[in-house]
Order: sequence, then structure tokens, then C-alpha cells
Amino acid sequence: MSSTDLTGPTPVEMRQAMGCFASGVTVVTGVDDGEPVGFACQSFASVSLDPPMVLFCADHRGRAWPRIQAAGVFTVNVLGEHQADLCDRFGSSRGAKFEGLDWTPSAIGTPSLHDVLMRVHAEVHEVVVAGDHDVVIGRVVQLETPAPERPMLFFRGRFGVEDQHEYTAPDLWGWGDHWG
Ligand SMILES: Cc1cc2nc3c(=O)[nH]c(=O)nc-3n(C[C@H](O)[C@H](O)[C@H](O)COP(=O)(O)OP(=O)(O)OC[C@H]3O[C@@H](n4cnc5c(N)ncnc54)[C@H](O)[C@@H]3O)c2cc1C
Ligand SMILES: NC(=O)c1ccc[n+]([C@@H]2O[C@H](COP(=O)([O-])OP(=O)(O)OC[C@H]3O[C@@H](n4cnc5c(N)ncnc54)[C@H](O)[C@@H]3O)[C@@H](O)[C@H]2O)c1
Repeated sequence: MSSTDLTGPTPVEMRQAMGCFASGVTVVTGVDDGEPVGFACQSFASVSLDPPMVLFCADHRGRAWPRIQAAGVFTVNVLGEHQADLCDRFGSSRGAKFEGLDWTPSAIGTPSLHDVLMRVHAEVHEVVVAGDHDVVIGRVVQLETPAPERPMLFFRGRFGVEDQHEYTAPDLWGWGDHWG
């Protein structure tokens, strides 16, 4: 089979496979017109040390990202293991994300969430459109490491890995036992 015969995975196959890559979970926050906005985000990474840069990927359908982009500054709040409630709150379109939530304005005005492992405060440097997401590259202006908590882990669509030892990866491509 030549590479031109390959049609590539479906969205479902992408989600099932990409879920095998364990990540932390963050909440990306900003302020637009005085109103705090934010969304749960696992596609976060360090990009450059000098100058200091980070990235995250934002779905075009999300309503928070266009407002954060308009403001030009954002904070990445890295969640601890005990903060599943924050992930639920910011990872769903149900309910008001900041209703009844304590937060503090950062030096750049963005919402700092409490009891997180780390906060990255940044200015939007570049936005690259990639398929149905924007890749957002930010220039870091301040870092904070408020709490030495254990991290929240997201793996195969669930939190943590301890209870997933019996999981059998779906045989998406009919490879049987020939993984790797
Ligand atoms: C662990 C985890 C990791 C995630 N990682 C990422 C990531 O890396 N990048 C990313 O972009 N997203 C990610 N998400 C998804 C994102 O957090 C959610 O989609 C979140 O709700 C987006 O918030 P928002 O305020 O931007 O958009 P929302 O306003 O919450 O809208 C989200 C979706 O719901 C639809 N919607 C909203 N309100 C209504 C309504 N009343 N009726 C019908 N449809 C409606 C919107 O059109 C949109 O498609 C992640 C979620 C989780 C749980
Ligand atoms: N990058 C993202 O936009 C992203 C990442 C994770 C979860 N989510 C969304 O959060 C909700 C809850 O997720 P779940 O618990 O069902 O996990 P899931 O099983 O859908 O996610 C498994 C993996 O697929 C990838 N993925 C999922 N949705 C994606 C998207 N829209 N764009 C790019 N990659 C995506 C991520 O790598 C994730 O780790 C879903 O609506 C999901 O789409 C979005």
C-alpha cells in the first residue's frame, strides 16, 4: 500500500488514540469587558525558554477563546489532583463557569484560580489556525507556583491512571496484538 492510499483516522479514532497520551489539565482564563472567562484545556505545552513561550490549542467552537484573544492576555492555571470539580466546571458548557468561585486578579488582570500547582501569565504572541483549532503561542510575563500539589492527570478520557490497569486499547485499525 502506498502512502497515498491512506485516508487517515476518523475523529472518533483520533480521540480514542490520542487519549493514550496522558497529560495534565489546565484552565485557561482571561477577562473580557470586565467579565472573567475560561475553559478546561489539556493541550498545553512549554515552547521556548529564551524568550519564554508556551502554547495551547483552542477549539474554534469554544466561546471563551475569542474573548481571551480579544483581550490579548491569558493565564494557564495547572490543576492539582484534588481539583476535578474545577475541571468539570470549566470543561463543560453547562452552567456559569465563575459563578460562586473565588479567584484573584493577576498582575495582568486575568483570573488566578486558587490552590493550583502553577500559573503561567502570558501575552498572546501568535495564533496559528490548524484545522478546527487555533494554536495559541503566548509570551510568558510571569510564573507562579503557589501549591506543591499532586497533578491532575487526564488519560483515556478519565482522571488518573491507578484504576485503569485492566484497560484494553481499542483495536482501531485491526492490528490485533501487533501494537508497536
Ligand atoms: C479534560 C479536558 C480537556 C480539554 N482540553 C481542551 C483543549 O485542549 N482545547 C479546547 O479547545 N477544549 C478543551 N476542552 C473542552 C473545553 O474545556 C469545553 O468545550 C469548554 O466547555 C469550552 O468552554 P467555552 O466557554 O470556551 O465554550 P462553551 O460556551 O462552554 O461552549 C462549548 C461548546 O458548547 C456549545 N454550546 C454552548 N452553549 C450552548 C447552548 N446553550 N446550546 C448549544 N450548544 C452550546 C458551544 O457552541 C461549543 O461548541 C477540554 C475539556 C476537558 C474536560
Ligand atoms: N483539544 C481539545 O479540544 C480537547 C481535548 C480534550 C477533551 N476535549 C473535549 O472535552 C470533552 C471531554 O472529553 P472526553 O473526556 O470525552 O475525552 P476524549 O475521550 O474525547 O479525549 C481523548 C483525547 O482526544 C483528544 N481530543 C478530544 N477532543 C478533541 C478535540 N475536540 N480536538 C482535538 N483533540 C481532541 C485529546 O487528546 C484527548 O486527550 C469532549 O467534548 C472533548 O472533545 C477537547
